[in-house]
Amino acid sequence: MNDVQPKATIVIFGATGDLAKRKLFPSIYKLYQKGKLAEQFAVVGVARRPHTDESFRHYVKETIEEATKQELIDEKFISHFYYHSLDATNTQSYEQLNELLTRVEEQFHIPGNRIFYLAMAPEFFGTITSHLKSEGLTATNGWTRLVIEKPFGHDLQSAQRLNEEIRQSFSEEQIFRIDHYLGKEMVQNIEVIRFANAIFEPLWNNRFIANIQITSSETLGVEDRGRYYDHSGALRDMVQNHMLQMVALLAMEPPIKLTTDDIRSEKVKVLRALRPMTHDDVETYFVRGQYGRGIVRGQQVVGYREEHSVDPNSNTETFVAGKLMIDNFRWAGVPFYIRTGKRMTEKSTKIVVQFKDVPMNLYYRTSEHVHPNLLVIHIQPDEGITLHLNAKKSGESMKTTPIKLDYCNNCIDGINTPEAYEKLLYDCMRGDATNFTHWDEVAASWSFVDPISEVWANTKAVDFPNYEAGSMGPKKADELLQKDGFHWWPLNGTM
Ligand SMILES: NC(=O)C1=CN([C@@H]2O[C@H](COP(=O)(O)OP(=O)(O)OC[C@H]3O[C@@H](n4cnc5c(N)ncnc54)[C@H](OP(=O)(O)O)[C@@H]3O)[C@@H](O)[C@H]2O)C=CC1
Ligand SMILES: O=C1O[C@H](COP(=O)(O)O)[C@@H](O)[C@H](O)[C@H]1O
Repeated sequence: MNDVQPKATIVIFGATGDLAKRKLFPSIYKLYQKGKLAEQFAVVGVARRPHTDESFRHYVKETIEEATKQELIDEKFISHFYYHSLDATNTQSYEQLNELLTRVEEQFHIPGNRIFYLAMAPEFFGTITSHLKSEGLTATNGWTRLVIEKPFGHDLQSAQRLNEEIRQSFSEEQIFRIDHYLGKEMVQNIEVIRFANAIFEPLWNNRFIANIQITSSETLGVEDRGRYYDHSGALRDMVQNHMLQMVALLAMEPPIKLTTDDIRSEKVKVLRALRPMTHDDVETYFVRGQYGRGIVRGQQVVGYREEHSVDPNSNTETFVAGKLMIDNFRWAGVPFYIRTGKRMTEKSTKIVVQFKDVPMNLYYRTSEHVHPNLLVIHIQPDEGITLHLNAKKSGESMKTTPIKLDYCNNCIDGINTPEAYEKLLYDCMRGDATNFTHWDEVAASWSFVDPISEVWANTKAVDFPNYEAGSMGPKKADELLQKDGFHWWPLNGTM
């Protein structure tokens, strides 16, 4: 695990697809540029489309140049790429793939370490893993690991089936289920902020925290993923994985040690402590939305139902807001509000921890109210932490004024998804599964989400579309907090 330059072949199934192009190839290149890949590495792309090694290298080079906006001059890097055309459902071609891998390993002196990265639709996962085992691709002198993209199933039952299929060929220790939010710098920072600061941990409970708000808003629509998204929706696409993972990191108990198992086991306890939604609860605790036409960043955009490959009468939600309760000693009574959606006002992921008010306002003669203290964790596009406090308004006798203590982790705006993939790929190569999701977390997340999706699948949302593209979602999402005497804190920092 401490090998700083891991030696391995990365076999990418789905190498001609969108994920490989936009995220995986640029991440591998950045690892190489940073000296994190040894000379003993290779990448073997796999998909049905015909390619020679040469034409594949040309394609990879172009995609990296496009993604990084740099001219890729390093021909040596690109010479580590190979291609094998294969229909994933056809057993025979796996034998040839194995021959290619063995040849490549000999050429670059790679000691049989193989990462099989499945950047393909999940219906192929079972078939591919079973062929990898039956055709001997996992029987090497080194280690073999499997990286799996989301969505991991469509609900608990399908996820269980998928897991059982995969587990026929790979053990839990070999499986790396990607949740790219866990690779984001400031998501990884949540633990450090909590557990390395004496000032926060004593306050991190229901005695001092009034509520926690997590927003992940996007300006993009569904782009060319309408076919996938219309069967998924925001609940499965964002809440079941990224949003619940952030809740788990914010709410978990301090792990005994910073080991993968200790952290995962604390996270899973939180997910299991989420108050289950009965079908009757769904309307009270959750709000769904779908965007109509509107203006996003000055551009007129179409409504969701007009998007490519989307059913014109679609009942699929592109926005979710919810109130989650964690039934344990630490969090009893503290709402965790989550909100995520497409075609919203801005691209932003932020966590706001709102502390309880001071017991009384001593400054009532001069200041009608004292602002609550907030700890804001900026995940993206800006990365940092802001602590909102009150101070004396200068020149005025005992009048309070809100002030901010700001730390900027990365002041240059830039969406850090590729960086997240870069980190996670490197972690996988080094065998560190801490920032990947264990099956128990996946299962607990589906158990929480399933009753909500069942209710939504069985009741038509008569008010869809119920938010304008370019807005912060439907009114009901605001009312969810107003009922509790709270409101969403603005994302732009003007609090
Ligand atoms: N794109 C993204 O931003 C994200 C994607 N994901 C997940 O990653 C996975 C891949 O997504 P994405 O790249 O967008 O999908 P694409 O549809 O763009 O790519 C699919 C890939 O699978 C290959 N493929 C399809 N059928 C076969 C087959 N029978 N045998 C061999 N190869 C086949 C295609 O190549 P060919 O046609 O040449 O065979 C292509 O390379 C999905 O699970 C998705 O949910 C997760 C998060 C974000
Ligand atoms: O997993 C997904 O995440 C992206 C949002 O990721 P971000 O890093 O840009 O915040 C989302 O657009 C996509 O629908 C979803 O599948």
